Amino acid sequence: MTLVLRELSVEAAGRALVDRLNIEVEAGRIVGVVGPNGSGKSTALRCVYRALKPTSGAVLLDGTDLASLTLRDSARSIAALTQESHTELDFTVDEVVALGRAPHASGNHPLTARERALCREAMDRLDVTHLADRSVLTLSGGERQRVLVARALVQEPRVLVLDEPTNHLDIRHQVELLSFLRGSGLTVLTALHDLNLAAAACDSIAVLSSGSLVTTGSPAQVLNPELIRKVFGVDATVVHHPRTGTPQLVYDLAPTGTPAPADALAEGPHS
Ligand SMILES: Nc1ncnc2c1ncn2[C@@H]1O[C@H](COP(=O)(O)OP(=O)(O)OP(=O)(O)O)[C@@H](O)[C@H]1O
Repeated sequence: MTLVLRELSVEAAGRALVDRLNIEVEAGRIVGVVGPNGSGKSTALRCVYRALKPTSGAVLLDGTDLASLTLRDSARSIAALTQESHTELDFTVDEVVALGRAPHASGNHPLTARERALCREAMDRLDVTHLADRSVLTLSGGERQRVLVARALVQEPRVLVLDEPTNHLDIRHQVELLSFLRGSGLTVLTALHDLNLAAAACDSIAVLSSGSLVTTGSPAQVLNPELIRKVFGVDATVVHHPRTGTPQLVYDLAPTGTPAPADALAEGPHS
């Protein structure tokens, strides 16, 4: 399924949080959305999983405006891992994962054998089977995140929308999750803070700044020192993975001994 954000705008408190954003994710491709804090990544994604109504523009799924579908119908195609994926209820991991079937269920029937197998497979894939009977309230941040990804997979979506899916994950689980996404055949739109993970995992990267799209293209096209400096205010050097050629950024820290800005200010009047 192709996902298109077309001239998407969201306004709140008299300003544009997202301004005429155009992003296309071709079927089976992974597009990463990157940008500084507050640049509008989550706001744009919230329109795709329908937690937010765009002020103007549209989100199209294979050419159909999501606004013309019921929430339940879009949930059959689009699963989301969100910043608001609360797990405050005292449910077991098993129960939370099974909730992924909700958009497909008619009435309050128990899961079918096929659905139970689907849950087991997703839990195995996300390495949470050993947690099945635990209350989600007792999980670590990374364990909870993996349970929520398992729940999203159980939804059998064609499109996955992920807001910082590697949050809280240790490096093995980050690599496993992104490797899985690459081989999944799903259409994926994901916000990522880690530009190197984005370069390794995404077919294309969309860079946001102050709600607008700065540029979009392959990691090699997008991740260059000029852009990183302009958008993030950071100096970086681009190196290439010796085997895959994937661009990776090495960040230049301030030289040792350089006072942090707060220290510099504090010292100001005395020096
Ligand atoms: N309901 C709202 N009313 C007013 N401003 C809002 C609202 N929701 C978000 N914002 C503002 O919109 C901007 C974009 O927020 P958003 O969460 O989309 O950024 P982000 O790129 O996901 O940031 P981060 O990297 O910090 O997660 C921020 O300045 C935020 O404070």
